[in-house]
Amino acid sequence: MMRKHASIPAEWWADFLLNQYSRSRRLGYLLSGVVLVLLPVFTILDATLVSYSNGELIWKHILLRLPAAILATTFLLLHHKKSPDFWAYPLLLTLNLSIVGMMAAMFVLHYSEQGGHLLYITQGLTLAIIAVATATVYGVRDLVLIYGLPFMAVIAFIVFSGSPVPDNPIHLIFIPAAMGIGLVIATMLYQEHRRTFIASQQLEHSALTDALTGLPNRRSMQTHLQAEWSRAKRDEQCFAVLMADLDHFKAVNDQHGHEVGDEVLTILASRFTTTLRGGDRVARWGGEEFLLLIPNATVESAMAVAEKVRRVVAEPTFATSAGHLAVTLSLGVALHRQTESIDEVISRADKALYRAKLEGRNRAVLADR
Ligand SMILES: Nc1nc2c(ncn2[C@@H]2O[C@H](COP(=O)(O)OP(=O)(O)OP(=O)(O)O)[C@@H](O)[C@H]2O)c(=O)[nH]1
Repeated sequence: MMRKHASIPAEWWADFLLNQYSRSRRLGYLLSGVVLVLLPVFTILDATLVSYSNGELIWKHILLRLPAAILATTFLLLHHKKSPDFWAYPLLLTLNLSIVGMMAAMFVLHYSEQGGHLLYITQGLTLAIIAVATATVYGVRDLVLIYGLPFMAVIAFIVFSGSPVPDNPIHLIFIPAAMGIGLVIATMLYQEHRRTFIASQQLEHSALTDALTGLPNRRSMQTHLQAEWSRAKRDEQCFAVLMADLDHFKAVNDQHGHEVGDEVLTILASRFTTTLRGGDRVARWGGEEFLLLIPNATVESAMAVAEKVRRVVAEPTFATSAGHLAVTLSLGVALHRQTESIDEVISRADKALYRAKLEGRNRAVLADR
């Protein structure tokens, strides 16, 4: 039995697919180069090593190799264009299918030829290399297609053609042996690739997530702010920044301990996430301070979000291990001006938050425009 795949969480599948596309592109690029070098070499080797009984045979060989050569050239040309990667895997698959098909056809052509066994060996080994290249991208699944069809065709030919057995049939064993080795190596490399992908995703996730609340952290929010700032500039839209800070949180820590303080922060985070709409974002900006980003906002919509958040925090009370605690939140709301930087809009939201605290807390205050 094959080892079970390292499982990739559903939310990472899109990233994994993108990763596979770009891997296909890199592998396909390499493979196309190898193919374009090997095809002429094989043609010359065939012409010198195999005594053709028929002068037309060399042209048949060239014609059989043409589809693979065209596909490899197409791959190299597309690779050099600055385009997205989605074409790379289907093209890599087609290229490999054309190579394996070509080899199967040459096998059939040479099956009963004197001295043809040399070809069986080189063909078998080349198949193994191609198998590894392809299967490391998508696992062994697609090898069924790449190998299955040409392989069945070759078996059918051997069984039904009634051709005489070649002089050295023992060499035929190289083909399934090379395929088997290729399959094992490909599976191992594919598993390794999945594990590396998962590890790098976990690393990236933890670098962008606040460990206590599970919310995006400041670094993550800075990326979103930058993206929103660019979009707002391009589309001439406004976004709003809400700076939210728990009221008298020090007292919670002092009276009930840091652990209970942590519980309050975690409950607060879950209230944020259940209250905000899909496009809105929230991050833990620091300590007990949270930054909310509302895209495509007006003064009215931003204040409505701030008020809604304030209300869902104020009520109901927070169920902690120290009992039900009344918690409130103050917010500073700033609408981004077309001419100002991210730091400037955050600074205005901060000043509005400061005013909210001064004016008695548990309220949202709009920044000066
Ligand atoms: N439990 C816990 N406390 C934190 C964390 N981060 C910051 N704090 C605490 O948050 C408190 C913030 O205190 P202050 O800045 O005085 O603010 P405050 O008591 O909320 O008062 P106002 O903001 O003026 O309403 C400090 O006691 C910090 O130790 C954390 O991750 N966990």
